[in-house]
Amino acid sequence: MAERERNRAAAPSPRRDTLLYLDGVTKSFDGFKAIDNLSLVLQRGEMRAIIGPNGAGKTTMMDIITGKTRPDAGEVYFAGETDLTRHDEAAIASMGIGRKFQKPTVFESHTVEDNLRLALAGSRSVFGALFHRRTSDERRRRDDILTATRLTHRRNARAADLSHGQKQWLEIAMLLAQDPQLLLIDEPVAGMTDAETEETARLLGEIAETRSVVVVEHDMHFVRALGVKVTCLHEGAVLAEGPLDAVSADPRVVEVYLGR
Ligand SMILES: Nc1ncnc2c1ncn2[C@@H]1O[C@H](COP(=O)(O)OP(=O)(O)OP(=O)(O)O)[C@@H](O)[C@H]1O
Repeated sequence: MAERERNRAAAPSPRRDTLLYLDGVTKSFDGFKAIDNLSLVLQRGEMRAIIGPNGAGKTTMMDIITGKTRPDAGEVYFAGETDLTRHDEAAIASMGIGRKFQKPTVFESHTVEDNLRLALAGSRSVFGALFHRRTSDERRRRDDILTATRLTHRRNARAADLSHGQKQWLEIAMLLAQDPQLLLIDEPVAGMTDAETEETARLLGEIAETRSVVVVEHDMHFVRALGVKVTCLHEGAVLAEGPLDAVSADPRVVEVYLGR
């Protein structure tokens, strides 16, 4: 082992076993601190819900993790060792960080299955590279993803004919095609029916059995159904963090967010 490697292995590092590690992250736009000394740690296999008022910095935080925005200061590490501030968006996506924006961006005139086929073909995952030509494996992978996202019975439907909720699930399916280790999901249940919202909580819970998930959401019924640790952001920093009951009982959270 090279000396440098040995030193690194010996050095106790709080971030070594984490999947995502943000510490002291700051980002200003024209002198305004959108992110202000933000620290957030996600363990491998964890799902985390992020809440907070408009302008709290949730989107900017996701932009920093995915390489869309460079922080002015602070550490952003993936899987313990990879400094995300040194990589661009494409590199970060191919490392296994997938992002779903709020608005669905599926190909409306294509079927559900063709959308997924395109996503799998465009995927740079190891799986895709290894099994690209093996049709039976590809087919099985599509079947698995369609099952996971409750779309098996809609596989031949045009995306345009899906319900709003099903379009969101198709987006999640296309994200899964990239085989990400970490999924960042922005307001998945906005505009969904109550039944779709409940199903989305179950669906994400299942995904989080094998991957880590960060989900930004304002719908507190949904956040409760997720049953995971919650981080409330405010003015670019963590205001409160913990189980939903504790966070939602925090007077500061009530004042800036829930009480409104
Ligand atoms: N490119 C930019 N230029 C200037 N200001 C920006 C930029 N991006 C974000 N901001 C500002 O930074 C702050 C944080 O915005 P951000 O979108 O991250 O908040 P948010 O928590 O995602 O809000 P919402 O819940 O409304 O989506 C806001 O005051 C916003 O106006």
